[in-house]
Amino acid sequence: MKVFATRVIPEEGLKLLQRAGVIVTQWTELRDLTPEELIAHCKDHDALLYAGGRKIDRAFMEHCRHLKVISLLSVGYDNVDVKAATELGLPVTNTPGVLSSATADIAFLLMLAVSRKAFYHHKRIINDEWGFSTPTANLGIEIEGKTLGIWGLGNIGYVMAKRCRDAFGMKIIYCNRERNEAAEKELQAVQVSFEGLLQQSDVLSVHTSLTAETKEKFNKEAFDKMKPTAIFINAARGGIHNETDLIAALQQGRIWGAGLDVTNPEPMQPGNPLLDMPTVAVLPHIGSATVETRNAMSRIAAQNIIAAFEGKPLPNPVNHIYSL
Ligand SMILES: NC(=O)C1=CN([C@@H]2O[C@H](COP(=O)(O)OP(=O)(O)OC[C@H]3O[C@@H](n4cnc5c(N)ncnc54)[C@H](OP(=O)(O)O)[C@@H]3O)[C@@H](O)[C@H]2O)C=CC1
Ligand SMILES: O=CC(=O)O
Repeated sequence: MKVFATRVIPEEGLKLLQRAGVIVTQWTELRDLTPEELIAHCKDHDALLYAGGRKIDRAFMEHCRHLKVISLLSVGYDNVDVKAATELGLPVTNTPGVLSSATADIAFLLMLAVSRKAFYHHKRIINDEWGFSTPTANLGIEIEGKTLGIWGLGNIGYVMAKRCRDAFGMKIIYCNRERNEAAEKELQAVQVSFEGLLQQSDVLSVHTSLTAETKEKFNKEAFDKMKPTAIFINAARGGIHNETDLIAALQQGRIWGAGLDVTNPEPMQPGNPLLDMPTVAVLPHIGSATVETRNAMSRIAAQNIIAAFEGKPLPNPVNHIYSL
């Protein structure tokens, strides 16, 4: 059996596949495959290990219906048309759970960095702008005891909430479509409406998946309802916020700060006004980028492929979202 990988894969997953007798071809060029190139490579392989690149759409799948699985090296599956895959009988899998801590760490890091303007001060020193210190200069705001609002209290949102409660005694409110009873019991989290989340959060951290329902949900209307002292964190998907509206809200002081691991669009271009704002911190989508987590993700992606080749139940299918 042969797998085509759209990126170079972390070693542990690669070894797992090779030990199972799977031949792995890795795309080593530092650019995305064109749709034509991807189809051409997949024609000659039995599974696709998708670790980044252009959207996997219906047109691709119609050419590659022979694939036994499209195994994603990510938990998010917004880059695949899962509806089309399901209709065409193509299994799609992801890597949930193992990246929750690493990604929550990035959301936590961004929250602190924004609250104390850390990235901005770092840049001042690089630019020889240490300046003259006074008791009223360089002030941030404190996190201790404040209210953390989580939009999407699932695997990652839970870890973020736990970190914030343990470290800073933050009060946790959340907005999900369903109740998260474990979080209510363990973290005394309180479910609120989306409006309530906007109005009550001192820090509002986004951890939903990107869907038609969540797309650009953080727009002018939403930012207008937030506190002028609020910090907005997005370590989920850039498409969940409208970046023009975010820039305007920050410029006009309608919210206080923003920490982004994901931008809309990606990559963020140099010269983006957000990069010059003292209360903004931006990272290049590195939520799960640790040695430990990427190896764990690669092992899960490999296990999904091996199960598909052996005709066993897939450990982490995502197609079922369309039959719910
Ligand atoms: N920055 C990075 O590098 C990374 C980003 N991510 C992103 O984080 C996302 C979340 O991952 P993970 O925590 O593992 O996923 P989970 O599925 O565990 O959590 C997602 C949560 O979002 C909630 N949700 C979904 N839709 C809505 C909605 N319309 N309104 C309110 N809540 C909603 C779900 O609850 P309910 O169904 O009850 O509404 C669920 O609790 C991924 O989809 C991915 O896009 C993931 C890893 C790394
Ligand atoms: O963005 C990363 C993911 O796993 O989803």
